Amino acid sequence: MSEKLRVAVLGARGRIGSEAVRAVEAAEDMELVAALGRGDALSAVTEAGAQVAVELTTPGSVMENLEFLVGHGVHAVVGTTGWNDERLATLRGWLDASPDTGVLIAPNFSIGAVLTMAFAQQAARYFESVEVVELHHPNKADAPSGTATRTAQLIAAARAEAGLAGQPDATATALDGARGADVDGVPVHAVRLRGLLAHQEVLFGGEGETLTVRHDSLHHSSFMPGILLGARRVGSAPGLTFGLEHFLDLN
Ligand SMILES: NC(=O)C1=CN([C@@H]2O[C@H](COP(=O)(O)OP(=O)(O)OC[C@H]3O[C@@H](n4cnc5c(N)ncnc54)[C@H](OP(=O)(O)O)[C@@H]3O)[C@@H](O)[C@H]2O)C=CC1
Ligand SMILES: O=C(O)C1=N[C@H](C(=O)O)C[C@H](O)C1
Repeated sequence: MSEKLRVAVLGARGRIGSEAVRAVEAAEDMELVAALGRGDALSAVTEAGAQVAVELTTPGSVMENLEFLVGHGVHAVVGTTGWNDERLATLRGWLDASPDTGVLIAPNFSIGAVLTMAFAQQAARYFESVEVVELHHPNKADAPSGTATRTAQLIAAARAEAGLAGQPDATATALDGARGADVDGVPVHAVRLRGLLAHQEVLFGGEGETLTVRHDSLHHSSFMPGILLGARRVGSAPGLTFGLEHFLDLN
């Protein structure tokens, strides 16, 4: 058997990080060589000879971690949220200086969520109205979710490409937040509810019909196949890959 892939997990004591630790340990082709929590020195990653790091921390920590990882030529699979154009440009700058290193940022690692985004992108051009509702556990720190933000961006791009105008909405007065957050013209609503994990509905409306695309992650295990796939593939994809769909054959 060929040598095992040496993998580190950052955020190893968190909700998804602890599940990722178990998934890497259980993968026959991988060896967990480092599991870091907040306050642990990043040098443990390189000292352990990690080839790939799985980054599942917080928006406040992810940039410092990636600067270190990319600077040391460690490939990274990133699930942490909080991405914007400025952060992506900074990351691309680090990758330009380390051209053999690969970083995968996946707004969502579950196959169902990736398909939801693809289906929504496909449907977007056919409907006058569209709104996104994401529903998560109440311990989630950010809103709207990274997945909902990405979904809305993809929908907005597809609408623009199809030449669709703004959405019909006669609202003249509204309480703050009542119409959700505006992501590139697509309203995004965030629900936080005990008992939930990670869920999303994309609602499309046209003359006399609606279409709803819904996905439910019922357990953190739903994200593990995507994380493991990312870890296996990222080393042969130098530079930045945004979205797990690029490592899947969806057509
Ligand atoms: N892409 C995807 O498919 C998914 C993405 N996520 C995203 O992953 C992130 C983590 O989510 P979740 O596990 O629920 O959050 P948690 O708060 O449960 O876990 C985050 C963990 O990271 C730790 N941490 C913070 N800073 C560092 C650091 N510098 N080095 C190492 N560890 C650190 C935290 O420690 P402490 O508690 O001490 O702060 C905590 O244990 C979020 O951004 C979430 O949106 C989640 C699920 C799926
Ligand atoms: O915090 C979470 O739990 C999740 N975060 C990601 C997001 O913000 O999209 C992915 C998934 O929704 C779970």
